Parts: sequence; C-alpha cells; structure tokens
Amino acid sequence: MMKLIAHARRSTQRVLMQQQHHHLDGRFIKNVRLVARRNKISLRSLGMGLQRSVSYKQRVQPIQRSTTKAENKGRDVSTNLRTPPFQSDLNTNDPVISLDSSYNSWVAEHPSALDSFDRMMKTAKGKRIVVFLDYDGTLSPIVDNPDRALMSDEMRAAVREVAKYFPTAIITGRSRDKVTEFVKLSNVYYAGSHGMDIMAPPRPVKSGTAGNDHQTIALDHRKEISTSHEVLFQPAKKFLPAIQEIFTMLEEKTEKIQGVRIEDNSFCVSVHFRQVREEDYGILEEKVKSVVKKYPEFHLTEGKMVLEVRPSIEWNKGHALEYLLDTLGFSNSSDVLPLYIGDDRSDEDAFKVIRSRGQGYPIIVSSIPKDTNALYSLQDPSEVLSFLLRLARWKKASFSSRTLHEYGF
Ligand SMILES: O=P(O)(O)OC[C@H]1O[C@H](O[C@H]2O[C@H](CO)[C@@H](O)[C@H](O)[C@H]2O)[C@H](O)[C@@H](O)[C@@H]1O
Repeated sequence: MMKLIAHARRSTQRVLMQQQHHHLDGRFIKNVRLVARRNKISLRSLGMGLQRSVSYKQRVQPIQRSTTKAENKGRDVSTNLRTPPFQSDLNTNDPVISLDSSYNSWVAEHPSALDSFDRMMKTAKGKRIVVFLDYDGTLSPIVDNPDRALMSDEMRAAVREVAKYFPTAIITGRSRDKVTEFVKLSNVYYAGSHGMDIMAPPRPVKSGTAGNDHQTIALDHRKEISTSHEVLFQPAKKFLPAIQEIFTMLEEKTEKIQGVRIEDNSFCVSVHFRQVREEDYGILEEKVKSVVKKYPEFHLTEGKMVLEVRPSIEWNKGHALEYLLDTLGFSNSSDVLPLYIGDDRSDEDAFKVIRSRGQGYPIIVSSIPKDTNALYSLQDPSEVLSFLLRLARWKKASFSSRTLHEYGF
C-alpha cells in the first residue's frame, strides 16, 4: 500500500511538473486518475489535488472599446486578459478540486459520445447527419510546435471514410492553406480562420447521398486542393491589409521574447506563448495589447496557450456552421443533425448554434472537466478517431442492410 501511495504521489508530481512546463498529456492524467481511483486513493488526499478549468464567462469580462464595439461573438479580451495563463490547458488558477470525482460528475453531465453512440444513432435514423470537425486538439494532438501538429494517417483515413457518407467540414482557427496542407483530403469543406475563409470541394457534396458519390482522394499538395476547391465566403476580406500589418508589427514587437511564435492565419493572427517563460508572459501580453490598441477594428480572443487577433465582425465558427448548412440546403430543415466535434473555446460558438437549433450533437474533446455548451464528450483525439470510425461503420452497415432489403433478402 505504501508503495502504491508513493507511486501515485510520484505520478501526480510528474503531472504537475508537466503542467508547469506547459504540457498536458491527457492520457497520462487519465492513467494517474485511474490508478488512484482503482486503489481508492484520492489525489487530493495525497495533497496534490489537480485543478479544473472554469467558465470563461466567469473569467473574462467583455471588452468595452471606445471606438468599435467587438461584435464578434468570441470573447474579446483585448483589455482584460486573464491572469496567469501558465497552467497549461488545465487553466489551473481555478478552485482546486479533486479531478477524479469532478471528472466523473462532469461526464455524467456530458456523456461519452462513444458510450452514447447507439442512442445517438437511434435518434439519427432517417435524419441527415452533417459532420463538422475542429482541427487542433481534435484531429491532431496538442503539441508545442504548431507546425508539427500533424494528423495521423489513421485519422486521415477515418475522416476520409466519414466524408464518403456524410457532408464533412473542417472548421479551424488555422489558415485554410495550412489546414488543407495538414488534412490533405479533397472532398471536405474547409473553413479556415475561425470560419472566415470557407471553401467547398470541387463537386458540391449532396447531403444524404450514398457513400460512393463522394470520392475522397488524398492529395499530396495543398495547392491541388486550393485550385480544385471553390472559395465560397470570405467575410473579412477587407481586413487583409491591416492583418498583414498587425502580423509584421507583432513579429517585430515580440522578437526579443523567447519562445513566442506568431502564426499568420490569413484572416487572423495567433500569438503562441506555450513556450514562453512564465515571467515573460506579462510583457508579451502588454506588447500584444499595445498593437491591437492601434487597430480599433480588431480585438483579442484566447485559446489554448494562444492569443488571437481577429477582426471585429460578427462571424465565428457558429456562423460558419450555419453558413455551411445553408449551402448544403439545410437552413430550415428539421431533419438535419449537425454533429460538431471540437476542443477549444472558439468551438463553443458552434456548440451554442447546435443547441439553439435544438437538433444535433455538440461534442467536446476534453480529458478534464470544463464549462461547455457541448452535450457529449470525448477524451482526446484517439477517442475522436474511434468515434469517426464507428460513425462510418454505422452508415456503411445501414447502407448494406438497406441494399439487402431492396434486393428482397
Ligand atoms: O480551431 P482549431 O483548429 O482548434 O485551431 C485553434 C488554434 O490551434 C493551433 O494552436 C493550438 O495547437 C497548437 C498545436 O498543437 C499548440 O501548440 C497551441 O498551443 C494551441 O493553441 C493553431 O496553431 C492556432 O493558430 C489555432 O488558432
């Protein structure tokens, strides 16, 4: 028993160290939690209670700007950034609670989409499922270097399979070019820059049609996708010159801060601080805010260890989801079931839209309890993979049984 407690203590210490180094391995935490739970050891009783994330609504006050009111539904944190964000993706400046017990009650409220799969599909019978997928933290694991957030071949094959059966869209904060380079699939819709850059596959995907109608090819170069796809909607086009200026200015102003990465996401700019030393965060935040202040038509939002400069237009991932449903001919349809899987705050806008439609499945990817508008949960990208494979298998099976039925078997 003593050995076990010592092991759990060591394991928990490792988790905490990982947090301090701005990393979080959800699977590892899960294992620690399992070891502790199996042996009836509460992490808190070890004096190392893990911490949970808290509602962003409680933490970030909406900005009141003198000139332009931020109309974007994403939270605007231009003048009121949260205090120290250096607790990795756990956002651990919140009340300390025991993760094992809180996770259980959270999952009771946001049931596993894998465990609930049969029930979900029962409701989906006769309805048209449209699949929306976030990229980072959903299709690819969160890693230090955003350029290395690659999607596995298995995941690509699963998305390819899903897209054979359902209209499928990737909605991401990344630039459209970057995400097409990562995903490399030709028959999905891509909505980059948090939905501000929407592109359709060469042949519009007809909803509800059989799998073989959607030919999915893995392409070698994003160029091939860019040229074969059609740009549908770019609501922030007029901001492009200003965004380029902001990008350059951010690069210049932050070049002396070690670990900062400025990512050009076309219609928005990401300032990554995952590898910035904690003591440098304050100055980074100040510099970023001073740049944004010069551009009253822009505001700041936050994601996982990232600050994002976005044009203040009323457009977010939720709007992109509605736009795509509309494009697919489902704007007022009562028999469409949008299914959205995402892990970050910007995905909440899409979850909210699905909830307000009163139809569909908002699914959050998280291995820790989080305040969310999602109804279901998956722990990590590996569970997303299982879910997607199962979804494709389910549809395939229903096609085969329908075919058998049609032939009188
Ligand atoms: O909407 P998403 O597809 O989830 O994109 C949101 C941001 O994701 C990326 O940053 C996040 O993932 C990185 C790689 O794992 C990680 O290093 C970073 O800390 C995360 O915030 C992307 O680089 C951003 O541009 C996206 O806005």
